[in-house]
Amino acid sequence: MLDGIVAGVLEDLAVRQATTSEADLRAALADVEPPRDPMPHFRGPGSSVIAEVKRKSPSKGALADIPDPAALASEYAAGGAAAISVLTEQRRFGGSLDDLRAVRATVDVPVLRKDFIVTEYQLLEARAAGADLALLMVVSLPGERLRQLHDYARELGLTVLMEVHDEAETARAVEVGAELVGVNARNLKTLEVDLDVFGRLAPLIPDDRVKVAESGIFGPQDVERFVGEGAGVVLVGEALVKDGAPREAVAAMTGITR
Ligand SMILES: O=P(O)(O)OC[C@@H](O)[C@@H](O)c1c[nH]c2ccccc12
Repeated sequence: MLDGIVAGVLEDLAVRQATTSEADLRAALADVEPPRDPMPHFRGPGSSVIAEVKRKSPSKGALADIPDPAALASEYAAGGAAAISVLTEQRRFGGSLDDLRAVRATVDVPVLRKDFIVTEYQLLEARAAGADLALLMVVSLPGERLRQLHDYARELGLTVLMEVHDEAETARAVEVGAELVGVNARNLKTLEVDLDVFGRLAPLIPDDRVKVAESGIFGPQDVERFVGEGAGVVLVGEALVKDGAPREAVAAMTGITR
């Protein structure tokens, strides 16, 4: 599953690279607003919510049309979202960098590029489009690639959300110095969700890092559980895009303490 997604991402990437050079992107950085730092809010008291703009997914199919991603993101921000995640993968998730640009131009909170990032070019692209954070998935970055992309993202001023799903990946994330570690309850190889994974991996992440619980979160009770297990941040997609009142839904998951 994951290999298939990444293969499609690389095909689409080759098309963009043929029209926009790395030098063009670097030049574009001069005109982009400086990155917003999400860490102070994430480290503050109570749960922070990263609210996601997500139209569809390989595991759930169509979730919501979202004709105006910026309008949805504004509702999230009004509900107190600490950051907005924008899926920019096109084929399986129906997103785009245009979505990210629109959201970034509208909200005042930091914006995460959620994609399958395996090259420096994608990180440059993210920052040039205004992203403040970028997702790096440990599972798709073997050997030195994880550290190389992490360090490059930091050089660009991006905050890295480093995603893990098992013990070995967690050890690698901690080792490269990831400040923000996301535990995805969904196994991207099988697409199965297991809410017990966070509680298993959280103790392996030092407490000076911020721990993010990702996927399968549907309400305040889920947030309470993960906060109790050490999460400072929750990343929520499906539940919010399907909720008729996304502002209230975000508010209900924000500020939950142990
Ligand atoms: O829609 P959910 O179950 O609330 O999940 C959100 C988010 O965790 C999920 O979209 C996600 C987490 N890691 C990813 C990596 C790639 C694509 C998507 C994801």
